[in-house]
Amino acid sequence: MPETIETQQTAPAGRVRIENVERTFSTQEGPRTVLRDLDLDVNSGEIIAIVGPSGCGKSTLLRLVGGLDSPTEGAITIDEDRIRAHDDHTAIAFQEPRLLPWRTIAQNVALGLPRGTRGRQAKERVAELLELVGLTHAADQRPREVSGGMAQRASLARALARSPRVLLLDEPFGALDALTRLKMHDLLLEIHRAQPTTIVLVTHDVEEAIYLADRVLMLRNLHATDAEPERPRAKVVALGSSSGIGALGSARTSESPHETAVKTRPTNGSIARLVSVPGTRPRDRGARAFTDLRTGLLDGLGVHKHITKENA
Ligand SMILES: Nc1ncnc2c1ncn2[C@@H]1O[C@H](COP(=O)(O)OP(=O)(O)OP(=O)(O)O)[C@@H](O)[C@H]1O
Repeated sequence: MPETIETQQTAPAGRVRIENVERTFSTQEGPRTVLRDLDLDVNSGEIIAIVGPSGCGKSTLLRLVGGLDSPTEGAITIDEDRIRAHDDHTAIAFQEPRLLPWRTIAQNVALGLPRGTRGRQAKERVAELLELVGLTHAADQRPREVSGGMAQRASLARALARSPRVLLLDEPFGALDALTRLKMHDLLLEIHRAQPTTIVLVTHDVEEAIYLADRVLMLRNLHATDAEPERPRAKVVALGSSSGIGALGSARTSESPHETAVKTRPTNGSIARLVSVPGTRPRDRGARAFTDLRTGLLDGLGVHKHITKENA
């Protein structure tokens, strides 16, 4: 893997506007609304992480932004253009790398190139991408001959091949071992520095969200009986008092530019919280500044911290 990636390329656009989006599926039991009243602007070059309980619609939202599905209500645009089916402005990578086993790593990456890219141009672009993800040495290997982390890096390179304005990542590191996952986080940040594409990242990992994202969007499960998990508010206020995480239902204004801004929607829509992560990347994973943010997000997911005398 290269130590640093030096080429700073022009930032593509990639402003995503999600307006009043609803997605209702027809099921045997009748219509089932998975996403509702979803309004969100993702800035050009921003990394936004989407977290939320299982089934709250994270992947559905990603599919909508990628043009793999359409909203029942509302609209999604990228740089003012309405998303089309299999939109060329976006590229998506999943938890499983989904590489073609009979093709080499280089050939798999080449599959992501924009249509019509051929010959020398294609070769050079693939070589550049392989270098970007540290896979030059594995160009001629087949997927079964490389590790899970390498396969995931190839999948990332394939997604980047068409220079998408928006890169959509659906739990991309979820199947990797802990150490490889940490390395992939740093690789993603290096790639983002070199090619500051807008990134929408679905993850179950709150640490990953805080380490990588500018903002964390927490969705709620519209169908859970405990859509807002049972939680003693006083505890959250106490734990969140020195960070931007406030009690549920209370929007608050940041007092310092580094303080976390929290917007809590008073609607019964899909957005439970939208949180800005303080500080610039790369972040210190162990920084105390994130303790309350982490606790608040986990609490919002129904994972409660035990209060001890030390942290009360
Ligand atoms: N095509 C479909 N038809 C009917 N229901 C669907 C369809 N696609 C998704 N759903 C339902 O929508 C809900 C949200 O699914 P989605 O995969 O977006 O959730 P998620 O938050 O990504 O979940 P997880 O964290 O478990 O991956 C689920 O209840 C799922 O069964």
